[in-house]
Amino acid sequence: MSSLPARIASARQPVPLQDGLSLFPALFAPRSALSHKGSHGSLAVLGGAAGMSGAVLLAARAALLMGTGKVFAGFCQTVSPLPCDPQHPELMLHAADALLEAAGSLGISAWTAGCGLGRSDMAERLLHQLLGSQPMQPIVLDADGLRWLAEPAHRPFWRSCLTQAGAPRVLTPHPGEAAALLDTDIAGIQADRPRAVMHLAQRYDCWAVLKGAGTLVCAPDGRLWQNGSGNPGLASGGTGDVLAGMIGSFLAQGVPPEQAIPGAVWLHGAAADYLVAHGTGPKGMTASEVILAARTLLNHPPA
Ligand SMILES: NC(=O)C1=CN([C@@H]2O[C@H](COP(=O)(O)OP(=O)(O)OC[C@H]3O[C@@H](n4cnc5c(N)ncnc54)[C@H](O)[C@@H]3O)[C@@H](O)[C@H]2O)[C@@H](O)CC1
Ligand SMILES: Nc1ncnc2c1ncn2[C@@H]1O[C@H](COP(=O)(O)OP(=O)(O)O)[C@@H](O)[C@H]1O
Repeated sequence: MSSLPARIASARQPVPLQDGLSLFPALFAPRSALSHKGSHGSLAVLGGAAGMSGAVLLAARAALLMGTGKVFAGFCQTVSPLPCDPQHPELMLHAADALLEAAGSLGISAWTAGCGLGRSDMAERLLHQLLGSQPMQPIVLDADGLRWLAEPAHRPFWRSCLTQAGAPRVLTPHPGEAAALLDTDIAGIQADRPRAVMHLAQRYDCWAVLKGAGTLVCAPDGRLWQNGSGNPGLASGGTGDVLAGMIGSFLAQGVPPEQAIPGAVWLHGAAADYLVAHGTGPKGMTASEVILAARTLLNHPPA
């Protein structure tokens, strides 16, 4: 990794994320009695190539259960693989092309993109279309979306889309994806995680969430948080898709980024801790169970 600029290198010690209820009041604020579905935002989730449709469903279900007013899912396939989600028919499922085409009329207030997106030409085109159109809504970029961003041939254009954006952009890499984005290897990332996450935030001028035990969050201005919740029960496929949906949900609902992003990270880990405390996992804990526990805590936060 190249050297860090002064404003990043001089960043303070990470703020520990322990007591989510006091740190993230915006997440736990009661709803107005007069609220309606239009009061709680609309999230569009883009990803889900054939064989990974579940990644989009997990992110979209997580967003729904975090309270998003409306949730759309766009699959990177020629038609939606399902007419509706049998577990959550509340979700609106589309082929990604159709969703992007209709986006202007759907009132979308945030995007989560990349979960199971895949590496096809269609995936590349969809991401190009989304980032290149410079939407004025926040975008959370996860999983294969990050792999595309890391491609040397694409990086300059997409990086310019991020750095010139007028709304929050959030990258949520695990160490493998962070290594690709920073031209290093996983060992290089893990050797100095605070430095790596700050570097990501600086290089891409965005919010960066470096996942893994003790997830780190860095704001574009260098503010740093370290998560104190979570456990190895989260080490199973799909939990990252859930986190991407949760962050997208809170941003779609208009929660400020400094509450929405570290707040979602804390709540995601706290949900896993809640499951273990109640006899579910760590072994065999599923991403779907994490969503349900997160909803319980969102409505009944630990005192
Ligand atoms: N139900 C579904 O449809 C699922 C789809 N998924 C999607 O599948 C796509 C590819 O995921 P893959 O798991 O194949 O590939 P990844 O790029 O997620 O992981 C590849 C490798 O990165 C390394 N790595 C990941 N996390 C690490 C950590 N915390 N510390 C150290 N090394 C780490 C590991 O060596 C891992 O095998 C993504 O788009 C993802 O969204 C997955 O989320 C799993 C569930
Ligand atoms: N040992 C662990 N302790 C705490 N959190 C973990 C642990 N292992 C994984 N996680 C969390 O689980 C999630 C895994 O995300 P990711 O690697 O993207 O998985 P996937 O792509 O399968 O969804 C991240 O939020 C990560 O921080």
